[in-house]
Amino acid sequence: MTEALTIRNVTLGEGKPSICIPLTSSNKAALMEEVERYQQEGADVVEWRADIFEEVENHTAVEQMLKDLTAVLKGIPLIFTFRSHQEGGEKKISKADYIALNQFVIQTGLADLVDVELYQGEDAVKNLISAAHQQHTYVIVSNHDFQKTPPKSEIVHRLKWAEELGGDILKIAVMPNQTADVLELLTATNEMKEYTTKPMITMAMGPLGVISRLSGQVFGSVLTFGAGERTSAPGQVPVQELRQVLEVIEKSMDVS
Ligand SMILES: O=C1C[C@@](O)(C(=O)O)C[C@@H](O)[C@@H]1O
Repeated sequence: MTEALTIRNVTLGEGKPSICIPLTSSNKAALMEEVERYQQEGADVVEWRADIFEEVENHTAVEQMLKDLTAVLKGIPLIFTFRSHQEGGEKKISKADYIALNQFVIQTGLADLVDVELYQGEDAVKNLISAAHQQHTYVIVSNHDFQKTPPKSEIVHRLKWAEELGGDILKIAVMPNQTADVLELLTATNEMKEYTTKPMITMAMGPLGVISRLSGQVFGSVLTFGAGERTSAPGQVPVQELRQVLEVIEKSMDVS
């Protein structure tokens, strides 16, 4: 059974999934316009996809951007994500630079959550988690497969591994090539609820996977990414429509 996790004014794992809107602009002016809009639209959580930011290699620019974003967000939790190129991100950086960037962001204390990729290696993940916890920052330990859907046992294995390393939230995104792959992801999520109390975020991407972005309340995914100005991964549903569907499901589940 998932234990609910409260971060600022948002509780993950209670009722319908929370909606996270990704910031996908590459420069400061466009990012500021985006964040204003998502704050007004009532995003539950906002993710900054910093791998898309043109100045991401300049730590001072990253810190200033974090300050500017959090000032507008007024308490909406912010996830800092540098998605590596091998897991679907925009920019190639070395593992050392990935670690240094995340360490730097954690030290600023400006992000409520950081996304750390499971496959950066056990030492990197553990060290980043320990630094984050000293700053009271939560860590999403994540994995993405943009080509295929691993078997259910492998999905469960990766989620359990993310928990063993100390992740506060366990996340996996897979690419389905047939409808059975979506069922594989949903079954893995459903089964994991028996093993872990940690909140999970799981999704099948692309058109086939859309249902998995809507059905978190049924199977156990606590947060879903909705498209703002652009999608940050295939299959994301525009936020207004996403919200309506989640509300319909929540209401129907309450009645029964
Ligand atoms: O990990 C994820 C999930 C995601 O890939 C999705 O499929 O919605 C979108 C990314 O921005 C985010 O970092």
